[in-house]
Amino acid sequence: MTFTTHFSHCSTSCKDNSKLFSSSSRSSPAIHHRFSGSRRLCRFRINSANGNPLEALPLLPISESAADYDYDDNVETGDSHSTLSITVVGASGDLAKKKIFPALFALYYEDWLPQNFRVFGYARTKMTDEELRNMISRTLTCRVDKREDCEQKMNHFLGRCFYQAGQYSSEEHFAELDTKLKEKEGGKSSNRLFYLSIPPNIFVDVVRCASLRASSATGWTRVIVEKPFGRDSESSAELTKCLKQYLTEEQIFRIDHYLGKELVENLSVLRFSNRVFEPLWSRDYIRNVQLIFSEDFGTEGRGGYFDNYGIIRDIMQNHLLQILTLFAMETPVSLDAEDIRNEKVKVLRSMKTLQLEDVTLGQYKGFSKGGKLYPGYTDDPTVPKDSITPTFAAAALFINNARWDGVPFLMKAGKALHTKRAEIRVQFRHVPGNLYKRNFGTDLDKATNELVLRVQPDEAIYLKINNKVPGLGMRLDRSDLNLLYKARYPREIPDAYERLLLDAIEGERRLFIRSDELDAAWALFSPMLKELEEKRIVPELYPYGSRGPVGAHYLAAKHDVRWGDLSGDDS
Ligand SMILES: NC(=O)C1=CN([C@@H]2O[C@H](COP(=O)(O)OP(=O)(O)OC[C@H]3O[C@@H](n4cnc5c(N)ncnc54)[C@H](OP(=O)(O)O)[C@@H]3O)[C@@H](O)[C@H]2O)C=CC1
Ligand SMILES: O=C1O[C@H](COP(=O)(O)O)[C@@H](O)[C@H](O)[C@H]1O
Repeated sequence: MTFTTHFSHCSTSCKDNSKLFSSSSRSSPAIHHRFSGSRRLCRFRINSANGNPLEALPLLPISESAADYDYDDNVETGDSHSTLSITVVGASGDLAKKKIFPALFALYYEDWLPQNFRVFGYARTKMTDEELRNMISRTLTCRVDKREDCEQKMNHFLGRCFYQAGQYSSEEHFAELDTKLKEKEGGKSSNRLFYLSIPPNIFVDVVRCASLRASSATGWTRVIVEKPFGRDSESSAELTKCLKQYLTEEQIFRIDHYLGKELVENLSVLRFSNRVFEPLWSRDYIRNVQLIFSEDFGTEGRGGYFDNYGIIRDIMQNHLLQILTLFAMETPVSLDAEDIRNEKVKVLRSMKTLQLEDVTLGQYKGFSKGGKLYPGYTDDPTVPKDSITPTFAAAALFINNARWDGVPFLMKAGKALHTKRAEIRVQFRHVPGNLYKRNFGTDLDKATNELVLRVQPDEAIYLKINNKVPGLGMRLDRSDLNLLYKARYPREIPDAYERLLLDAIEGERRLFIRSDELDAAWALFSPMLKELEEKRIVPELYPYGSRGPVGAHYLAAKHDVRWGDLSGDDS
């Protein structure tokens, strides 16, 4: 199997390192508008998402009405010292349309963006500002639980969107972008955020051109980098090295959008603000932890990217591993980004390098149901017919520290399965003794407590307990103590990209991946991935829409585990 080089080698592309992105002016305040009576005040909430204060700027009034803005591509009349320019590089792409522009609009809709913000699209596709607005407008939605001034707000937002076409490796074209940014920034001090929503092979080119030609001279410049961050330890280290020729670590925001999901954010709150859980959070009470991701669709359209990475790199090494570290880390010194990331790194460094015998692989094959044909992975025209890239994997990981010694952390991730779901399952040990053994029957596994954090869909936290069935006699059954978010919090939950974009704007790094964290994550997976590819391990085929290959059951059984999502008594 051959793999394409996935980013340009930096030693050839870093021609001028003298003019790095300006990082002198750090974080502007988190500007969270809130309204007080009829007077619209710009209240600078100087707290970041973790409740910690960020640097403050003076309180500024913002204009009384939205009509104060000139939405015909010009600078608004409201007074403010600084501007925020967000450039989405790769604006014509799938992620930009599907997630980034809608998230920016949602932030604007909820008044989380600063007063003087603008959004710029940059890509090779030729488009006018108006064409970009038309494209974006197709995917914008207002909060279903709010809907106030929806259309007006959409128009206002679209009026703040502009487009610049250009090549990704052309400094000249980035200079043109800079001219456009300056024109719209109207001479004010500017903060600039670049979102690299592009394939990884052009990350370094874009960072080079943007740094040399379009970084802010008067404020901060930050870059959000999308995964994949390399495909193994070496390529990841090389990417980091290249990026750091133009950016400081503080300017790089490596995004893992699972860290922006509500239930993942809640993990630390659940653990560290509830005395009831923390004492149970160890090998003394927990038998195993399961991290499960499944999608009920295949690679559809992304086969070209996916075939070079596979499910382990696409989901396990990042999304599931990030959840694992948050789940398993010790109490951080504080909620500051560095304190949390230090704890996460400690977990990663305490983990046993993944072994091939602790991994099982699958690939989906075509399946026909009810007269409909569901294509197999290799039926995707962008995938080689003889591809052995796994679309499913299960793995057993271990943390060799005092808290977790011997507890299997099982991961399972797959595409084209029977359901779309992401969850964390914590299976507790059996009750010692045999007081109710007769009522449980012989299968004690079925009677253990299980805490489930359902990340998506339908966010929920539920605890499976044994309970007496009401009535005479003594019959036990399994019931759930259930915190169903939509019942308890009847409001729309923000998309992960909203939270992460806001954090990047605020300079809050807690939910972004630090470079040493990335190195440690790759160190766990790289030797196994290398061996897998060298030995050309062939994945077990499973039908599209099924529950995945049986190999996953054998792997779990080897560690005395039963997958909780297949138990049949789920809520
Ligand atoms: N889509 C998703 O659901 C997710 C994507 N990601 C990551 O986000 C990034 C963007 O993803 P996505 O939007 O799907 O990517 P796309 O393939 O849609 O690419 C984005 C844009 O980049 C340009 N482009 C595409 N291929 C090339 C190429 N070979 N050389 C130069 N430019 C190219 C195109 O713009 P133009 O031709 O106009 O220049 C395209 O519109 C990737 O790093 C991806 O891994 C991460 C999580 C989920
Ligand atoms: O990063 C990725 O995530 C998506 C799944 O994200 P979700 O928020 O919809 O659960 C996955 O489809 C994609 O393959 C992967 O690159």
